[in-house]
Amino acid sequence: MVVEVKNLVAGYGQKALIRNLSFSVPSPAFVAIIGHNGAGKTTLFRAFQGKVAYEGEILAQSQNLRHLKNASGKGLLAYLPQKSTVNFPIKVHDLLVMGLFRKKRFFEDYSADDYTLAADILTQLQLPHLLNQDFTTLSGGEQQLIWLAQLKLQDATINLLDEPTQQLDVFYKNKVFSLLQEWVVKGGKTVLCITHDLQNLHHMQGYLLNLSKPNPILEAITPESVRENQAFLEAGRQPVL
Ligand SMILES: Nc1ncnc2c1ncn2[C@@H]1O[C@H](COP(=O)(O)OP(=O)(O)OP(=O)(O)O)[C@@H](O)[C@H]1O
Repeated sequence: MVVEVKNLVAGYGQKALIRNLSFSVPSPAFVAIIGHNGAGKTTLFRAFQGKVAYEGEILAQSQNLRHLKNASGKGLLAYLPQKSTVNFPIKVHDLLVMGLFRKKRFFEDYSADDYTLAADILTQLQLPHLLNQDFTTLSGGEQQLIWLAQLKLQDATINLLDEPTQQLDVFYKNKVFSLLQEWVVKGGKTVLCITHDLQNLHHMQGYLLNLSKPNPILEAITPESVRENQAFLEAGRQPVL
């Protein structure tokens, strides 16, 4: 099993947002995590990272994340938050190579090969012109793509992406979803991706998990399942009791 979530209960204070959630991802796969605003999607990722108290178990490659130290340093988990900011000037290529931190010892400099990897990934994203720019001057969507590229360089087995296409134009939304599919099919990676872009899921292979449903389960992505979940979400929220 790549990912196994068993009887997960998580929330804040007395309010359980995730109630008795169980699902298994047996082999590398793309999983879209969907649901209304406030349904607990980011909270699920916080549980994976041990940033919120939870009951139940979360296993990654059969290792219990509750007891595992430094899952990102071990290349097991990588996380792309909804928003990250940088408050100082830094060149895009210098930010990108930081994704290679696992290959480095403390204070070891990044090499020419590292910068070549950074350049290659921007070429894949059709953004080579951004390589030498100051990251803080980029548009919101461009910054989002740079974070995604940095995450790819981490080369983790399981990737948790929180709305990676939120600020992107239609071209880049399509491009990012097809890249994520490639990470799974060619790279053998697992991608758990929180998204509100259901229209982009029609062409994906994998699963969806709708945390707004009373008993969420992994559903295979098909045109019908995407349509049914879209209609479910459009019908409105169930009151949280
Ligand atoms: N630290 C916290 N303390 C108390 N409540 C919190 C905390 N963090 C989040 N919440 C609440 O938990 C609920 C779920 O938040 P979460 O971020 O998991 O939602 P989400 O499904 O990712 O939503 P969105 O689609 O809007 O990003 C929200 O109502 C939020 O206000």
